[in-house]
Amino acid sequence: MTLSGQSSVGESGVISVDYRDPNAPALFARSLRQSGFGVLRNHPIPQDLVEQIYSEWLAFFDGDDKMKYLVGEKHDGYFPPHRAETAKTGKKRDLKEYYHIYSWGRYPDEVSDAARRYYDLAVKLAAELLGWVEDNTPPEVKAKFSIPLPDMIEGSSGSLFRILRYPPLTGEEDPDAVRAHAHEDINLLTVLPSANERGLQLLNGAGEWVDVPFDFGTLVINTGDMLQEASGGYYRSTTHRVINPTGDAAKRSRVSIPLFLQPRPDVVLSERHTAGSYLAERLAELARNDKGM
Ligand SMILES: O=C(O)CCC(=O)C(=O)O
Ligand SMILES: [Fe+2]
Repeated sequence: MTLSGQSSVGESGVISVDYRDPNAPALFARSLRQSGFGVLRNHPIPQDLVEQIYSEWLAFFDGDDKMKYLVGEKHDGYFPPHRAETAKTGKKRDLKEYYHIYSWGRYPDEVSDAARRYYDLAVKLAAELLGWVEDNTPPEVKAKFSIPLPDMIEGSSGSLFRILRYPPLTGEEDPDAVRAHAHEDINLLTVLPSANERGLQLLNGAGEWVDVPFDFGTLVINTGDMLQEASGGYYRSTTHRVINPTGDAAKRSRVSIPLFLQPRPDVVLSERHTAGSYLAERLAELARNDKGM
């Protein structure tokens, strides 16, 4: 397959796909296959909605109301920096604070419904993208899917919308602490609008860290462990991280809003796992790492 004129490949292997391109579905699947990531431009999610979320949630993180929503047993709500996760490769907690929105979870009164509206639009787009992947996966791999990929997230209440704020650096950080340690996402697919600041990198097939194309207004989509599991490794869950900024950027907050698409727990991923058993195993691993701190 040749690339259409409007798409390009960088050292990251990530293809920037024009949503309106008739070849978009094939190019997108190819990008996920070769890099674990894809970039989508001219997509149907309004950029002013994304920017509204960035500005009103930055104000929310700057204030004290967030403490009213402190995370509890169900894992919805606000995670302060000292509760932030520690990736399985990381020795130190990530330098971030975040709020977990679930469809069933607590939602702050202090912000508008923009994040909820975004959630609905992004879930709909994700189902379409999973359809693109389904249609462009070789038959022998597709045969492994227990049900069509878009159906796996249909009616799921497990998808997690994470609003992240990486605070400005003070210079007092532990030398081993980074904004986000190298990790893979646990879910099927992640939809992530371009952040307001650079820093996201992926580990390419040659073992080099390279920047994920940064182009404000685009969407970055990446494969999670569950798509890797369901496809028998045909789609790789690519390791990624967020590096610490230097210079003036270190004085600025970085905000990013990944939506982690989660299948219903009963969905069979492979002979070994349902989505539910897979998630339980991975969360137990993260909890063990947290206790080891
Ligand atoms: O902030 C980002 O750009 C990526 C965040 C991320 O990879 C995650 O939260 O899993
Ligand atoms: Fe991630």
